[in-house]
Amino acid sequence: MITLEAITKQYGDQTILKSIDYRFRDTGITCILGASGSGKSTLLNLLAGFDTKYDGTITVCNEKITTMNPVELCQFRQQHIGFVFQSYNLISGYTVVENIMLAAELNGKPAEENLEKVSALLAKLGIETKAEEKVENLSGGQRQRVAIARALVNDPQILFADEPTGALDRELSNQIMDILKEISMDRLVVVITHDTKVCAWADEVISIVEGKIEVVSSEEATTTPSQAQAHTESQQRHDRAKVSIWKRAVRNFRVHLLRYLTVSVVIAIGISLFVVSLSSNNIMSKSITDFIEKNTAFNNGYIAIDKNQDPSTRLSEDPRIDNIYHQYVLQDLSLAFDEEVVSFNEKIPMPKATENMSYGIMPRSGKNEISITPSVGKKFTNNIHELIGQKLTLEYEGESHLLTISGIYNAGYDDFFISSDVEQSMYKHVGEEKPRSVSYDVINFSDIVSVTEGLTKQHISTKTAVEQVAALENTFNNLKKLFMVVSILILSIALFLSSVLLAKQTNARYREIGVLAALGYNKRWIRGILSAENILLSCTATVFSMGMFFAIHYVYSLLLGGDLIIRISQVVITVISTFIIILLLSTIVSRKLIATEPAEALRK
Ligand SMILES: Nc1ncnc2c1ncn2[C@@H]1O[C@H](COP(=O)(O)OP(=O)(O)OP(=O)(O)O)[C@@H](O)[C@H]1O
Repeated sequence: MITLEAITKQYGDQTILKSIDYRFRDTGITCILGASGSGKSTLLNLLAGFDTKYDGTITVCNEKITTMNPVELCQFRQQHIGFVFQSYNLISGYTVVENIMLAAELNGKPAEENLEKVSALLAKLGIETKAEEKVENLSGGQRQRVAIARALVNDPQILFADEPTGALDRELSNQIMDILKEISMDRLVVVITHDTKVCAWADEVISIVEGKIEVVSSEEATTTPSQAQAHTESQQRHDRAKVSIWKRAVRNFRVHLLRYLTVSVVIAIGISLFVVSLSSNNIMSKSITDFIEKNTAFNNGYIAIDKNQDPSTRLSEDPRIDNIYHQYVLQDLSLAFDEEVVSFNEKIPMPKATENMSYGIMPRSGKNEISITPSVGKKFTNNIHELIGQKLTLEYEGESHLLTISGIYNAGYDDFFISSDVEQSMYKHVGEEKPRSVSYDVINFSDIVSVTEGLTKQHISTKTAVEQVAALENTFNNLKKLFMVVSILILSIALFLSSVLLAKQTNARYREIGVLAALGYNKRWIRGILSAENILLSCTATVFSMGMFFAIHYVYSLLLGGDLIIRISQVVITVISTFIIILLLSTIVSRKLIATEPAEALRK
């Protein structure tokens, strides 16, 4: 059944097994004894094909496992070998039947047939009432029986049992050995043990001493049942076996639901806050637009013309500036509202941008608007704020201009500003008079500061709202930076925490992966299951992130009354990036898990 030829196994300089030649019996129980560290588990790993780095040849069931590749070894294990471990190595969260079906699934038989087999095995082992129980709710003896049922479900010719009674009391230990004895009637059961009492059930006892196998006792071997035909059939079935990767991934996802949900929530908080920070940029831009609309004169500049210097030419060369015109002192004007008339002997042009508004806004070009001082307003009505939106008439040089009162600004004398196009039209009556000042507009709000600085450098003294604009821009920019830094920090912490949680979860699953490999799952199937789980996690985290984002959006509009301005492109980018981030993170974390050799995975 198992033949070892010149088997030598070394770990570095240490030789554990020294050129062993040995033929195991075909049926019955073989106990392997040996001092701790003598090489019992090392030998088992070689026999099971977990460890392929050794010298010599191992033949099991007439097949040379020494030359098999990892996929062939998995298939070989599924067809010929069953495992019973000291620590049971059942998959927590799965029921008894599910644990056994994990192994049965690979034999390619219909599920109903396998389920019948599982029921029969459970009945034989006396745990049929526990079929739907989660394995973590079972006693030690019951768990070991489940492990035996799982090992037997595919009718292996060889059963390896590593300390199968190590965790059990004497009575349970005896019961388990009775079961193994019965099983060994038509197959080989190799039991690794420290417990010499267990040897009472053995047909053969061997010991590893200084790297060699010594036979302690041996009964005559019975005849070997020929199972060659059965194996060929079983091999064909395994080739047809289709592991339901998604079914298994969904089940695993449910088993590890709490951990997966925790990772999803952590990442959802990080990502959604990051999106909010993106939207803070939009909110800032909207606030600037609102501000510009309310402070219509902030882009206006006023330069007084002294005797020799007229800055108009310099201004007209600057593409950031338009609406440049000379301003003149006007004589004999009047404003009429209802029955009231306020007369002005002269109207001197004044800087517009530096005035503070009490109500409304400064007049806009093309809108036929006027803003007046409170002292003018008081001459029309006591409730001056009611004047906003009402019409008055400006009389000059026999022309009447019907203007809408757009605002009231805070000057302590009689004065007014009118829409720049109306103002320019009035200057046609001025004649040869010298201009008093130049008015200009900066096209873009964001250029106000640089245009003003440029003029100041050229010693041109201009009156603009540059201080307010600079302060506003500074505040907005600092707030944007603050939002961005805080959000990146939150996102980094969320990514770090998710990685830690995922790594912790992954570390807890080494044994599970080792068990799957021992049952015959090859790396491709294991990778498929873990990748499907990663995709499920990514989808959950993405949905949670969106949910969290809309929750923040709702709370924001509830508390602050505004809207978190967010573009559809930003939402799409967030959805895709959340998915990719989690998929990458979980794939990186599970790569090591997949790459670990089964024997090493089982030791963890
Ligand atoms: N992966 C490994 N790398 C290096 N040395 C190893 C490795 N696995 C086992 N060894 C060493 O090989 C020797 C045999 O180990 P093994 O686990 O086979 O002993 P054992 O007889 O099963 O011991 P125990 O009864 O305590 O389980 C020990 O000295 C051990 O430290």
